[in-house]
Amino acid sequence: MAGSTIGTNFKITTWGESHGSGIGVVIDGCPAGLSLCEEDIQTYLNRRKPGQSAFSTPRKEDDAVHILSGVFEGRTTGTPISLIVVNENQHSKDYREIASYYRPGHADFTFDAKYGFRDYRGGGRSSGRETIGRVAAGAVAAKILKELGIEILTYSKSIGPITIDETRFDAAEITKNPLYMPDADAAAKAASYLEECKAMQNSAGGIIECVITGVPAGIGDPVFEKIDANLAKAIFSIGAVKGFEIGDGFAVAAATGLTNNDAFVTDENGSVTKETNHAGGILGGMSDGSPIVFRAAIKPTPSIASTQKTINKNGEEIEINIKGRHDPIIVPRAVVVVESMAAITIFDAMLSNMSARMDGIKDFYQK
Ligand SMILES: Cc1cc2nc3c(=O)[nH]c(=O)nc-3n(C[C@H](O)[C@H](O)[C@H](O)COP(=O)(O)O)c2cc1C
Ligand SMILES: C=C(O[C@@H]1CC(C(=O)O)=C[C@@H](OP(=O)(O)O)[C@H]1O)C(=O)O
Repeated sequence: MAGSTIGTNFKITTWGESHGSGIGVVIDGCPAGLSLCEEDIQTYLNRRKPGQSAFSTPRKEDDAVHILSGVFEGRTTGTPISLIVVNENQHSKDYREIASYYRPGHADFTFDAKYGFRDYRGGGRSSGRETIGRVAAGAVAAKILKELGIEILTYSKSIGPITIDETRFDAAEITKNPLYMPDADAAAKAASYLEECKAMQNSAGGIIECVITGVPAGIGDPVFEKIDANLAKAIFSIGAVKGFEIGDGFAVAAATGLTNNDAFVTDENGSVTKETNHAGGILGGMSDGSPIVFRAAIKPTPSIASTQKTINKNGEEIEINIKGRHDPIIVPRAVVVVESMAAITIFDAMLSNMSARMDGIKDFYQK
């Protein structure tokens, strides 16, 4: 299947289906000399793995990662890094009926329309499990970024109609509640809302926010390789993402130049900074040195047990009640997926930036 690769210099290819033997990723372009072990990657995968709370699919998987190549004596070698997670808890019989019809909101119809045939078990390649490869590669990119002083904080900003109160924002709270919300009060309200949705055999959506700090000014290339354009593509490539905005995003439409422009100032060290950050850290497709702030809107999980109308493969209208295991909300599990795609995109752009100036090239080759 074409389309499974993203990135120019730090290039990742994800592979595998939800009910196949396993899922994984090949990373090509990771520099040699990075200290890397399975635990570095597992920490990220554990944030995504299913079955962790009442608000997650009950499918039980360890999602244990194995490094197949590209690492020798605990360090990357510069050759392709291949990572695999074996699938262990497939219930393919849940999909026997689904094989004959198209779930509203899922990718069943479009896969059949395109290929004339699909691996219907667990949604095949369109399953949320495809994101395992992204998170495994994201852990590697994030480890490199951390060594460069770049940190990424990602969390659930809203769940259904409940949004965090910025005055109660507490980063330490994010990993304390299963919804990954930085506001304990909002998390408790969101949990009650989700219980109501579950009781009604329904699902919910929400918004994930991502804040990237420490990115130097000038990362991203003008015109077609703008960092905001590449972030948008990377984030929109995640299943169930239906909206993306940088900085003030859609709210800029109602702003004026005076309220939307961020005044430049110099800080106490003489460095250029901005008084505000409506731009979300990106100007002209390049980072401006302020935190990069973006949001992704995630739709409600399409597979719900409530009665729904659809058609079968013969085009006959039918009513369905989807059985099996599904996330009542995707948002908390997608937080680390968003963070991973951001890390991959930022590091890829930083590698491209290394060839932007003569002095950088001379520094590298004339040492
Ligand atoms: C982490 C994650 C978990 C998901 N879990 C489910 C799920 O349990 N059930 C489901 O129907 N869809 C789930 N999805 C969403 C589908 O994969 C997605 O809606 C489908 O591929 C159609 O793509 P689209 O929503 O981008 O159009 C999940 C997505 C992600 C990223
Ligand atoms: C297992 C995961 O989530 C799965 C994502 C998913 C879908 O349609 O996206 C459907 C369900 O698959 P199954 O019917 O095989 O249990 C979820 O459980 C995962 O993301 O790791």
